[in-house]
Amino acid sequence: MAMEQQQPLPTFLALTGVVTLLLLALINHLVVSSRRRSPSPPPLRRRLPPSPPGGLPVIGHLHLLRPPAHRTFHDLASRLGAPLMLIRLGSTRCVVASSADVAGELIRHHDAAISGRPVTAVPRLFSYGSAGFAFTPYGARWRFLRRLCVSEVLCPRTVELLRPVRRAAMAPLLNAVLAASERGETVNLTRELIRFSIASIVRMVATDAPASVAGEAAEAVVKAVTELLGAFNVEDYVPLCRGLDLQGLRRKAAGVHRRFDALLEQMIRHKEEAREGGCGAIVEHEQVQDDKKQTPAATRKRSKDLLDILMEKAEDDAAEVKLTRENIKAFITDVVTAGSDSSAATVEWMLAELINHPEAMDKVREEIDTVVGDDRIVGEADLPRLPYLQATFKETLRLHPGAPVAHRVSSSTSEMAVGEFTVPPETAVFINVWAIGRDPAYWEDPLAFSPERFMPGGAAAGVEPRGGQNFQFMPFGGGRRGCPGVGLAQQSVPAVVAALVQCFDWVVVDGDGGETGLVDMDESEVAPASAPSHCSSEPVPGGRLGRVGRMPTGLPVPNFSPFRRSGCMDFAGRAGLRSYALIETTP
Ligand code: HEM
Repeated sequence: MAMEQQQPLPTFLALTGVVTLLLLALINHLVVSSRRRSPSPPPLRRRLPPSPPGGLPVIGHLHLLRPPAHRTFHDLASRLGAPLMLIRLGSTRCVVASSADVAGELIRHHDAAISGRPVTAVPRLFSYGSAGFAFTPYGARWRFLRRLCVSEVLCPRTVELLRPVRRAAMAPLLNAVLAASERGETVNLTRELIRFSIASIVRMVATDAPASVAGEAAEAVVKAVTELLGAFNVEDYVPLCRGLDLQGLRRKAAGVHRRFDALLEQMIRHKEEAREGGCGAIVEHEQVQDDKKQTPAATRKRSKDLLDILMEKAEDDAAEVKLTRENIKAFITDVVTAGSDSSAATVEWMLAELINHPEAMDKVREEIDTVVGDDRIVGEADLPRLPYLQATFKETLRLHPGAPVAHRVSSSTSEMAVGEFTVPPETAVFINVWAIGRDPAYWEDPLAFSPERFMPGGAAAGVEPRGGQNFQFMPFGGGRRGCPGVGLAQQSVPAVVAALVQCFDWVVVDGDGGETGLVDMDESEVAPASAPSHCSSEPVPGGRLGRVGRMPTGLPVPNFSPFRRSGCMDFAGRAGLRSYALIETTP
């Protein structure tokens, strides 16, 4: 009986074991198949960057934007406390990076993915359908043109060889200021600097072009092109408006493009004729350098200009990409438009900061006087011996980057992880270079103008200007699409400021001619009402520094003049320079 009663136990145990095994197998199957159905969640759950409140259907956050865009972006991001912010401009999803950390992460980890540029109606027209490289999608053709730009067209050797061309272009600028001072009139420095900047770069493109091509006509049309490229076109963002040309920008662009194209054609044809006729002996790079040592006069021979380099490339059958006429024209358009206004603006800001900081102005003058003296006008060759001037240049770029917002487009088809956030595919990326330079996490007393921080031993002395490993200072952007004109700008901008400081004393006057002493550094009439304290500039009474950065290319467009200069005050002790300026600048 007992035996009979004990017999079911093993059967029961066996059954229990089988059931348990079956259950375990079932659970395992369910877990595995559920894993197969939904991929495992990322180790850290990322979310979309925060968005400012107030987004509306159709227009998104467009109604919140006021020029200048970098200030509005900064204001919105500060209110959200978000170094990465998601906004919608019409139907375009955008992220705005406002801190060095986030910009650094974007460029370090996602550079290829965010190396696109928006190619909208007006830029497409001026770039001959993306035949250049500034408004060309990231890809093989862009890479070829970019390499050509960095390794030949704007390489340090070409920049150095064309130094005399830039020096000659400075003469009309100094003459204009001198003439105004002798008449006792003020000078509109904004206008003169843009004129100079365009003339200088157009001359670098075609050193031998006749005045009818490279003179005032070129200045006017380049200015018009730059303005159109910098204009905010609502139809690029709001599909409902597409094709309507509500602002008349496309119509205007078509006219300006015709004029600009005619000018480029003239420039190229003139060059073709010169090359066919064997005129305009070109001094090869190496030859110039050798000649420099032996016969200075030889350097007067025409050296290869940017158009020579491009045309040679177009004739090169072995080139990886055969350059077309459109490529050449678009290339010139890129270089001329991207390089002129940004440089002119930087000269203007730098001089304005020096005027407002007489102790810095004195130091720059003293340095120039010590290194150059009174017998000639300071030039680019003197720069290595002018460290305080160079520190002033960097400090100016930190506070007033000539292109305050770098505009990229993400071509990534998958999400990008940036810090704790995820950026959806195909999103426009704005890097707020202006806000990064004023980030209190990186800069002590960020609003103070203090070139000392960039002097050897100063707090920011080791900051890499191109963004290399360090993104706390990136006035030239960074990564694959960083500015290819950085070397040229580092030469030309400080040299022009140095000459303006060496040759003239500057006085700021208001509209009625009264001296105010200081330049108003408020950059627009639309100062954000709630700018966070570390970014609000204290407006000072006086001549306004007017510069409205228009949405969305990041290329600032000049608005109105900062300087109303009274006659060159107090030339005592500087008369030598003054007459030197006259001698040198006489054509
Ligand atoms: C102080 C003067 C200048 C400043 C502050 C400046 C700044 C910038 C910035 C922030 C960008 C966007 C970079 C990015 O997206 O990461 C850029 C692009 C560019 N810059 Fe400059 N730039 C200056 C002068 C020049 C000059 C002198 C030239 C040529 C002569 C030039 C040619 C260009 C071009 C062609 C691009 C577009 C590059 C591309 O898309 O691949 N820039 N610049």
